[in-house]
Order: sequence, then C-alpha cells, then structure tokens
Amino acid sequence: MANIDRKNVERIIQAVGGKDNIEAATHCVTRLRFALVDESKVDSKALDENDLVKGQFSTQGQFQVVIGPGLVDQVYDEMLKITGGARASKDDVKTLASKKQNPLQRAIKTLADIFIPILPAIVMAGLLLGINNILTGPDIFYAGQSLIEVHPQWADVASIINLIASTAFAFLPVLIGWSAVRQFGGSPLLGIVLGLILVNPDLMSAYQYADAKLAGTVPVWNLFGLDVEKIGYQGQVLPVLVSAYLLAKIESFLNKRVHDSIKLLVVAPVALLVTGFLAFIVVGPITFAIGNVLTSGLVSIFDSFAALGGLIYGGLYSLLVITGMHHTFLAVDIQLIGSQGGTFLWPMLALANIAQGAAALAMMFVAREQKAKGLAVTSSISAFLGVTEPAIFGVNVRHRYPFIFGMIGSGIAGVILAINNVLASSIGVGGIPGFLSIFPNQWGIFFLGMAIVLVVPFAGTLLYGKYRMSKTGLAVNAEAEEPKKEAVQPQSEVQANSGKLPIDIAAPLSGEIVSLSEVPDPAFAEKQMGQGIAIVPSEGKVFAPFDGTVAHLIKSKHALILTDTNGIQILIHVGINTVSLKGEGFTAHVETGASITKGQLLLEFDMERIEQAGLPVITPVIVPDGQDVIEQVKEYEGPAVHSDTTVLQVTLR
Ligand SMILES: OC[C@H]1O[C@H](O[C@H]2O[C@H](CO)[C@@H](O)[C@H](O)[C@H]2O)[C@H](O)[C@@H](O)[C@@H]1O
Repeated sequence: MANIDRKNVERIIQAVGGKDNIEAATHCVTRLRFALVDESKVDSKALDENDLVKGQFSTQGQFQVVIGPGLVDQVYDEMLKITGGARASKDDVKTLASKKQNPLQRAIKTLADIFIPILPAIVMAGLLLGINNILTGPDIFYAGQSLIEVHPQWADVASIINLIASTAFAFLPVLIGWSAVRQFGGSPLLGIVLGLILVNPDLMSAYQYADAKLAGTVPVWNLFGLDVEKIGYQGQVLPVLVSAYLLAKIESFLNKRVHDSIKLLVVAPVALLVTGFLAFIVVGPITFAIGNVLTSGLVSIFDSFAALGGLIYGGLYSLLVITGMHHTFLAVDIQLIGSQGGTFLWPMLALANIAQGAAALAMMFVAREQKAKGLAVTSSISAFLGVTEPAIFGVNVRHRYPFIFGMIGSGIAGVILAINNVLASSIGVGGIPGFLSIFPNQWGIFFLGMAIVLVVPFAGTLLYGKYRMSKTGLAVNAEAEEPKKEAVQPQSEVQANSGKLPIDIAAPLSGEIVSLSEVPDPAFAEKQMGQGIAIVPSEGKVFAPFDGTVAHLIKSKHALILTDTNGIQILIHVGINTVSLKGEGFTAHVETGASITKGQLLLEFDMERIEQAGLPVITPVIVPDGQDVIEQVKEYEGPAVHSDTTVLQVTLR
C-alpha cells in the first residue's frame, strides 16, 4: 500500500470544518466516521479533490469519508497526531451522531429498527392469509360462492392455513415486544413475556372491545376501588411499544443496582410486575386511545383528500425506500389493520415496487451491454417480488429518469387506489404477489393500478431512453456509467492481449456472485474504494481464496484483509454495517499475521443473527485501490463455490 501524504490528511481535517468542528472521529475498515459539530461546514469539493478520498456521505448524523482498507488506519492515526484528538469508539461516534438527529429523526429510525427484524414473520403471515383469501373469498372461481363452499372438502385445509397465517398477527405484540425491548437495550426474552401478557387468552380480545363497550360488558379488575379494564392489545402497536420501553429502562435500572447474587430473583420479576401493572392501568388505555385517534385522523384525511394522499404516498414511496424510512410506515399499516380492519397504504407500496421494477426492466431494452441488460432483468424480477433496492440503486437512480418514471407511474396508481379506498387485509409480499393481500372484491381496481405501474414507467423509460440515445448517440451501458470498469474476457484472450500474467482469485464464500452495484452501501456500490464483486452467501463461512497471509482481521471480526503471495490485497467485508454487531455472531479461526492456505476456513458468521439485526448479508470482495502492483481487475458473476469458482482476475504490472 502506498504511503500517505500528511498534507492530504490536513486537507481532510480542513474540509470537514477543521479540528474544532470534529466532535469525535473513529474509523472502520474502509472509512473515517465523524460526529461533526456542524455538517454545513463540510467542503465537499475539497474532499472530492483530495487524492486520499474515495467518497463521502452523511448518514444518520454521521459524516463518513471513504478512504479504503489499508490506508484508513494510517489516515486516522495521522489525523489524531495532527489534531491531538483522542481515539473514539464506534459507539461514541454513533451516540454523538444520533444526538445530532432531531427527536423525530431518532424516533423514525428507532421505529424502523424495531419493525425490520419482524418483517419476515409478518410478510410470511400475509402471504398465507392471501392464500386463505383466495380459498374463502366469493366470486373468485365461482359466481356468488367461494371455492370452499363449492368444494367443502377444502374447508379445513383453508382453516389450518388461516390459523397458521393469523398467528403472527394475533400475537403481534409478542413479536414487537421481543424486537422493541431488544432495541431499547433490555432482555428480549422479557420482551416476549411482556407481549404474551398483553395478549393472554384470559383477557378479552381487543377485537371484541368495541362491541363489548357498547353493550357495557367489558370485564374489569377491581384494584382497591379502581376499575381496570381486563382487555388484550391484539393488533395494537403503541401499547406494547411504550410498555417495552418502560420494561427495558426498569430492567437496566435494576441491573445497575441489584447485587449479582440476587439478580435472578429480583430483576425480571420486579421489572415485569411493575411494567405489567403500568401497562394495564395507564399505558395500555392511554396509548390504545391515542392509537385509535391517530388512525382515525389519518383515515379521515385520506377520506377528505384521497387523490392528493394517494399521489403523495404512491408517488414518493420509493423515495422513502432510498432513505430507509419506509419501514416506519409498517407500524402505521399494522395499526390500521388492527383498528380499521385494513390498510390503504400498503396497496400503494405494492404498486410502487412494481413501478420501479417496470422502469428497471425497460432499461434492458435501452442498455446495449449484456451485463447492464442482465442487471436490469434480475433487479426488476426482485422488485416485482417486493424488494426494490437492486432496481432502485443498481439501475434506476443511476440513470435518474427510470426512477422518475417509476414515481410518476406509482403516483397515478396511488390516486386511483386512494379514491377507490382499496384496502389490504394484511401486509403481504409486495410487488405482483401483493394482490393476494388485497380484499378480493377490490382486485379489479388493484389490477387496473397494476397495469398503470407496469405500462407508464416501462413505456416512459423506454421511450425517453431511446430518445436520449438517439440525441447523444450513446448506448447506456455499464461502461458509460463506470469508465474504469473492464469487460470480462476469457482468460486466454486476456493473456494474448496484455501479455501479462493474470491471477485468478477464487471465491472466498459460496453463494451467488453479483455486481458491486447491488450492494446497499454507496461506498461499495459506487466503487469508491476499489473494484470487485459481491457474494450473496449461501452459508456463513469465509475460506481463504489463495495462499498468503491475513494482513488484518478487523476487531469486530466482520472483515478481513488478505494478501496473496504476489502481494495482491483483497478486502472481504461480511455484510453491510455489520461493524455494529461488535463481533456478535462472528467466529474467527485466524488472527492478523497468520499464514493461510487456499481453502482454509477463516471465519464463520451467523447469517440469521445478521439478518435479525436488519442488516444485509451481501458480502463485498474488493481489490482496494492504491495497489501499485495491479494493472487491471476483471470481475465475474454467477454461482460461486468457495475456493473453486474464479470471482476476480487480477493482472499485475
Ligand atoms: O412493508 C412491508 C414490505 O416490506 C418489504 O418491502 C419494503 O422493504 C423492502 C426492503 O427494504 C423494499 O425493497 C421494498 O421496496 C419495500 O416495499 C417487503 O419486501 C415486502 O414484501 C413487504 O410487503
């Protein structure tokens, strides 16, 4: 690795607003992470012009300057020497950075962080409920009758499917309790128990509450003259969220004060007792009422300004996906389903997914290069099945106009869905399977919306893309976007062309090799640190791709830098933002400095743990820039078998 120029480090300090503007700084394997006093003092142009800097962006109150593996430690050390500042941990910077977010931003992020880990359970339940809807809904296969009415032998099959499907919704407070207490720093197990308390079958179900209230038959406990309603909180979000917060705080209060020898006897029982009483006496009734007021407020706004609401939510939903804020609306969907029996927001989400997929698909006909075409197709399939990041980041945002046509299509469809009050009975799989979650009597309108989000973004992108090509004479392809990238050629051709020795680098993981552009982190996706590929792993194991040494095993064990016998360095970064797991779920079998042999097991990681934390497991494998020995890097795609499939080919000078 090249030596760093101190002057460039000084320029970085100046560009981020000088020493006094740096509240704390740390670094991970690839970038400097700053908590800055005032981000408006950052001179982006100066950073762009700095040779050491590969990229810059601000996220969640942190300002990140991408330097690249190998160099970043040196730059960080030099920076500390210059500023005289103290080393900070990632947590220090994270805490300071989150203070920079306003309370609303923090609340949004916390909500999203709570709901992301439970999303798979809810989506699974929604899909099964959709199947149940098809079996039990009238007029789908037979006029005026449902399939199980005509074929009663299927009735119990539908009933079992319904039971399996509705469990995640019926016990939703348990899922939220687990995730929320974990997020608030308490014991997830107590969160589960809290959720179970709130839906205990001894309580009257929240779904029967309205009728019982009218009839005056709500059961109560009498606590020394105080009547407390004995009701459960099925389908409610706020009661369990607030109770989970209290539980986590009470638990950590007690943990700090109670002696270790009696912790087991005191902490959990007291925390649960206090929270349980508070939940039924105060928190539950108040938040239940607030939840109902908020949802009916939102419903009446949509009743009065349906078209505008549909245009805004449908049109801008994909922008929310870019910011990651979209998961916050899961809480609103769930609350709407719990208190109104259906959500009008989710159908627009499903169509917004399709719209981005259709726009990406059109790029297949605009792009000329095979790889760009391939990316357009695969990413659009993913969007049609409810996951849009590959289409949005990999294709649409890079060319801008497909993203805009996607938003136009989903805005128009949003208006149509909103004015017809199309509802989803549950949250399901977004994109095309989304119709399964829509009340079957509204499929007609939903399919009309689907036609719009297929046609408008596709036609708009295709026509505008062709027009642009005819104006500029340029084909849109990967090379046009990424001038440095080389096309993949057969090995023999490379040897013949360059006359230099190409070195094959084997896959360090088994799975699917994809383009770096599919990595949901701009530092990798935009190749700010170097060329490479990413692997969507099929198992949580990293193997040595060559004989060499471990140049650096990152403390939190989520990333490794390896050097081969020719001096080529590669970075393997397991997952995205996995530094936040602080080594949890990672087991290293080697240390920094160890010699390695091709095929040797280096690291194991728990894919489920990473996914539960809401983090992607996609693993970039890059050849960091700045290696003077390297002339060119070629990238391969397709299925990968560790230690066998070639993922990269490096030609030395
Ligand atoms: O909110 C429920 C939906 O959640 C997922 O989709 C949303 O998040 C995805 C991942 O960030 C994103 O790609 C997609 O555009 C969002 O709509 C899930 O994939 C959907 O099936 C689910 O309905």
